[in-house]
Amino acid sequence: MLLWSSDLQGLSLLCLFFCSRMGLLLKILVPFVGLVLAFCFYSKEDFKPEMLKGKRVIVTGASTGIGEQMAYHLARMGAHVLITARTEAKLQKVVTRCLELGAASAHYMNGSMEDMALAEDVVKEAKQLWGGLDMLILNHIGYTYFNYFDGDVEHIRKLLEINFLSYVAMTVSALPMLKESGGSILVVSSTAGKIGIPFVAPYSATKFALDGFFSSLRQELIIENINVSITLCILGHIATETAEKTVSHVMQKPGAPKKECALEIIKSGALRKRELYYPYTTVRIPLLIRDWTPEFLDSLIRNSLNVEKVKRS
Ligand SMILES: NC(=O)C1=CN([C@@H]2O[C@H](COP(=O)(O)OP(=O)(O)OC[C@H]3O[C@@H](n4cnc5c(N)ncnc54)[C@H](OP(=O)(O)O)[C@@H]3O)[C@@H](O)[C@H]2O)C=CC1
Ligand SMILES: CC(C)CCC[C@@H](C)[C@H]1CC[C@H]2[C@@H]3C(=O)C=C4C[C@@H](O)CC[C@]4(C)[C@H]3CC[C@]12C
Repeated sequence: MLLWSSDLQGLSLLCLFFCSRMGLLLKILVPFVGLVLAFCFYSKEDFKPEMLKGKRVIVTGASTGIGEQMAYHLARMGAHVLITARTEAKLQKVVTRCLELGAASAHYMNGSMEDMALAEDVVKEAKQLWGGLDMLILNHIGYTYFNYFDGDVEHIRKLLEINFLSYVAMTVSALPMLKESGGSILVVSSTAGKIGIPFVAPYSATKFALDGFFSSLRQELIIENINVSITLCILGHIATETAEKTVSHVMQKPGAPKKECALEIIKSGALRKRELYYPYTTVRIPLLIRDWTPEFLDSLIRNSLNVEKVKRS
């Protein structure tokens, strides 16, 4: 509450200051805003599906959900795809469909991302298949419950390995090829990787870790003039099979479509954006509120979930 009132005080002082200088404000700010808007409008590069034609792309966690949809979009755009997950039968089906949809080539590698050797082997396979790599899409996650934290530290360790360490291991192995091609890394994260959401403490920890690591690495790549982009994708609730099974009973609205979500992720990577927010308003607005009045956002989130439907163990 204290923080909240000091934020409001600051905001009112700022308003008073600007009002007292309204004349000056109109003369300077209006042309400035005009210039910024014109710059944003004209400098915005449009996405074209041809951007992905012939590109060599790894998609992890692509046997189902958003990853599977990304593989299909890439296939339609004529990319080479190498997909991963644990379930071989599902991967085989996705590869067959990718070839039908027009992929330049489609391959899979199955195994669990608990094993860092697999993470590295997937990248080696791309080198062997294509001699290089243009895009690395890090999307897989291990099993996530939606409930009060049960005190299981081992679960957090395992989830950190799957959701975080394997992402780092793949990035380390892929960087030499990505530097050569001027490629991109796409990291799929979540609102729960930016804001404290109840009932997903272990998962949330792994997604916050991704933000810390990849936002720091992005800065280093820019300082060193290395032409590899990193896009952090902040997603809200998406209607995948797993998400519907896990949270449909506590959510007041249905999730956003996975096919559209998958396309937005690919576009943001191709356009080398810093971050993607999807669906835009349901993710971006809470992030803006978080920075001004975090307590208010916390209470909004608690009220937006049917918490009485979450069973205490
Ligand atoms: N759905 C949602 O509401 C939201 C999702 N996201 C993010 O989007 C991404 C995709 O989510 P979504 O499509 O819902 O996930 P799904 O549960 O549909 O898919 C997860 C994928 O990861 C694979 N996987 C699971 N465990 C492992 C493992 N140990 N090693 C390797 N692969 C594994 C699964 O295949 P298999 O079981 O065969 O291994 C599957 O292909 C995730 O990063 C998630 O955090 C973010 C916000 C919201
Ligand atoms: C401003 C607020 C109203 C926003 C609240 C949105 C919350 C409830 C949304 C935002 C991100 C969502 C989770 C997510 O990222 C990924 C998964 C993995 C999946 O396997 C099971 C579902 C789960 C846990 C989602 C559950 C619902 C979450 C917490």
